[in-house]
Amino acid sequence: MPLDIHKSPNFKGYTALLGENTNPENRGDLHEGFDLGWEDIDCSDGSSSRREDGAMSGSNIWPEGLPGFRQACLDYYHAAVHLGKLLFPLFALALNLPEDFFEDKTTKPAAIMRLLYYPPQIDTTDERVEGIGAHTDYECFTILWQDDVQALQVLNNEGKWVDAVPIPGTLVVNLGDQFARWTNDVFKSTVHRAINRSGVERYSIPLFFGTDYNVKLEALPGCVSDSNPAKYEVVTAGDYVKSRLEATYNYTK
Ligand SMILES: O=C(O)CCC(=O)C(=O)O
Ligand SMILES: [Fe+2]
Repeated sequence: MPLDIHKSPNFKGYTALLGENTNPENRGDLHEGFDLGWEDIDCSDGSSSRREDGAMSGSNIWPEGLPGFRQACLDYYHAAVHLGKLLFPLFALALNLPEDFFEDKTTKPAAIMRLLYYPPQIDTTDERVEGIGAHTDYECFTILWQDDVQALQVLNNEGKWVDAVPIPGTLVVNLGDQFARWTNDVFKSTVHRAINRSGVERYSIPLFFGTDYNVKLEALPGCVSDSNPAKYEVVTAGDYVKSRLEATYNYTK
């Protein structure tokens, strides 16, 4: 299939059932997905969507014969990116940094959005097949819209899975690995998974909001000390996201 995400150099397009494996201990994720990244709304041929993003350069790919699909996706994408930009100053203040600290590091939002479909998973015999296996997200934070079907769970500090119950009119925000690396784990990534045992189909739309891909994820000054030295090797945001995506999709190639 031409839209197959495995054929895309920058991980855009369609993922079939079991076409990705988020938790290496599992056997593939029981969801279908469609991934897209930044694209100006008013460029119908996709030409201005091409951005020089180093490791993740490249444009979106769109299915033919679905009028209104691209517009609807990009309308939501840009609204969610707008919300994400409003959240960065709050994270900066929480880290005792100037409110605009992240502004020059998020000039071309490196946000990936996914449209996800989870079929009902009732009588599964293999416990290593889940809607999406336990994982942390790769970017700074994730803004997740979910429909009213319960499936998402987060791992709490005691190691227990807790339902992230859908609340109408709300979004879930999870912290991801770019922030964990940048803050030397002062902000911890949320471990989560989704298993749809509801008996009906479930849809969700995460938007993973990362920094510009050329930004170096280097422990912030206030987050390292003699007793808490830097834990992570310095890497650019783009290289980091790409390496995680490669691991996820190579498994199912
Ligand atoms: O569908 C969900 O609720 C979670 C999706 C997710 O964790 C992901 O795509 O990284
Ligand atoms: Fe996730």
